[in-house]
Amino acid sequence: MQPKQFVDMPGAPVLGKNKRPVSIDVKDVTIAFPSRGKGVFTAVKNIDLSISKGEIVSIIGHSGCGKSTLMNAVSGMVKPTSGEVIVNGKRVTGPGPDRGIVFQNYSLLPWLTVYQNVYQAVDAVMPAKTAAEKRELVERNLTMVNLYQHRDKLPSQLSGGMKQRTAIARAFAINPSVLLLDEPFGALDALTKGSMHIELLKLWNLDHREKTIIMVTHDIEEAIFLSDRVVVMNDGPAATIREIVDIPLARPRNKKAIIHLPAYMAVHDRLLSLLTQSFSIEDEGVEYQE
Ligand SMILES: Nc1ncnc2c1ncn2[C@@H]1O[C@H](COP(=O)(O)OP(=O)(O)OP(=O)(O)O)[C@@H](O)[C@H]1O
Repeated sequence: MQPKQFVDMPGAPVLGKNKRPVSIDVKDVTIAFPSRGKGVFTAVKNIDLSISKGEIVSIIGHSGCGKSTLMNAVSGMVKPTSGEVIVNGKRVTGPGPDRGIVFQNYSLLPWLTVYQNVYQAVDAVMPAKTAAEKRELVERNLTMVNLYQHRDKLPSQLSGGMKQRTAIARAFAINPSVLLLDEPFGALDALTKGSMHIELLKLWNLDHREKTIIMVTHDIEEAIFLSDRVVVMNDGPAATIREIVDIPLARPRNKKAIIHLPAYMAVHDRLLSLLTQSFSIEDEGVEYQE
């Protein structure tokens, strides 16, 4: 499927490199937190990142480098110390229904059931829908993540993976134009993780590939399979973007087939070496003594 082309004309949206309108524009963003007795701690510094409508971009980097902080600046939950984030042409000043978020810690309301957690979000974001429409939306999304039969359970009665799937169903149900996924599949077993990848891409395809998705992950294979570009962060403090790696693999992608492609191996190698450079120990030729 080819992306829609937009013409250059007065009032036309700002276009990204791939001729699609810019969906998310992170402009020279620095985020510092007050640090007790030590002034401030700068988590990320001078981040510039422009993401087009319909792009899937992953952010990877070592633990604590500022991936979630950057994501939270896009979600509106963290305010940049300097710089700004523009989403769909508007400066971000707080969270909004145009951005659906799935956190690594689920963020479910513990006193509501699985069904109610999803329904509550749909109800808040889509008040104009009838109760029947809202129920249909909730049921469809719970079925998608295979939780319909567990709909009456409370979060405390769920496994980590089930909680995460509830959070995913909730984010999908409100159908935001921007989906922010912070290690969304980290707690899932390999099989469930694989089927959630497919569901995510199905949803993106059904929406004519117009939903913009940013995903934080530690998983290189997941990042390559899902993304158009992978942003590799430097280690903090004051982390910057180390490199943005394009994933030159045509869609739809077949997980089993792509791993044999030279392009896949090249980006995999590149990402692995970017992530391991600062840690690598040269152990070739070292003689071990017993
Ligand atoms: N509210 C806060 N107050 C103070 N420091 C913070 C705050 N939020 C994040 N930090 C610090 O900013 C840095 C980046 O944290 P962040 O959670 O963004 O990292 P991350 O790359 O997402 O890590 P991980 O991969 O382990 O989830 C860390 O040193 C963290 O301690």
